Amino acid sequence: MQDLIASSIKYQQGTLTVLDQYLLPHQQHWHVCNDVETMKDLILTLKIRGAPLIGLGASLLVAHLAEQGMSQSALAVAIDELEATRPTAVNLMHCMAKLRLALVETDYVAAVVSTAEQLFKEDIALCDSMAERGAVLVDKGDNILTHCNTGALATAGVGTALGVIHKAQQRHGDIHVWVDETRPLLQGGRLTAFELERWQIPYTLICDNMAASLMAAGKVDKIFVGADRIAANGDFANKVGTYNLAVLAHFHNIPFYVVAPLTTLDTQTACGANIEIEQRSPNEVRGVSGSFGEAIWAPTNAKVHNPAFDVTPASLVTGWVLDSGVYNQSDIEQGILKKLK
Ligand SMILES: CSC[C@@H](O)[C@@H](O)C(=O)COP(=O)(O)O
Repeated sequence: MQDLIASSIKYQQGTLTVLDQYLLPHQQHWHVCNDVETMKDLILTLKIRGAPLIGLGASLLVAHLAEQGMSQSALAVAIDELEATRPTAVNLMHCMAKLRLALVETDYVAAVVSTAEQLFKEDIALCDSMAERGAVLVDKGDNILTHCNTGALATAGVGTALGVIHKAQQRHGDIHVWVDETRPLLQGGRLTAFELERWQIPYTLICDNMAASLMAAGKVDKIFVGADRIAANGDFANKVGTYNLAVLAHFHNIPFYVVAPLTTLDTQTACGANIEIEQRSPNEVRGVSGSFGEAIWAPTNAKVHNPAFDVTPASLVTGWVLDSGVYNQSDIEQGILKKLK
């Protein structure tokens, strides 16, 4: 396989390495990943994360294993196991479905390798298209609120919602970003803050429960978020807390945009209620952990509800920024998403 390099994943001279997003921003540690168990663990512990990147990481590993001589039947098992690691983000399923098709080719090694390479390069191009289309919606001087991490760390390219912000800053300058810290796993506080700092885009970090009063004070002009799965009717799943923002944006009359590539569309799923939501460990809510160690502040056995994602209904979305265009409520009602995939 050819060398493929992104912010948080690299395939170089036959070695796959993954930047540990759990340890960022204070430690930059790259894991070598040569086997399915390691990749499963990296995905389950969110060391590799973000809807597009999970699919690409799993694909590069499968291609690497094919090149190393793994049999077709063992590769099929690997694909199934990797696909089962995170149930909400559909990009992983999209990538694994493409690899399954490649696996039945006579020269399956070449087919699997070229599929993984194409998926990686396609993601870079999709990010560029979303950034171009979304940046048009941003005005000079805008205060933009975002949730979770949707930047270069989460994709092979510049990102989805954060890619739009990056492009808008390059184009107009004078953008300021309100960064939701994104409890429980702090992807905003740890990763989005890190990326905005690296890109020298002015930002202010807030706790998730501070967004409402900022909106009421007129300090949020637009909201851009990513998605892990968009259903046929435009409902979408994204990091838990996104739905709160959509309701608040609706109340305060603030434009609310979701940014995602074609690979995030799931037109087989009719509506958001049918999207499986991943439930995660109670300790993520009982306390916090990271490069700084682990602290549990709740009673050790406190009962916990910890869905990793929530579903935002289409009725609360101002625009769907996809790589192919920006779509509004009327486009969605006319079934545009089904025509795109
Ligand atoms: C390009 S990223 C889109 C989504 O994957 C992102 O918003 C998100 O919710 C990530 O969740 P995570 O659990 O950190 O993988």
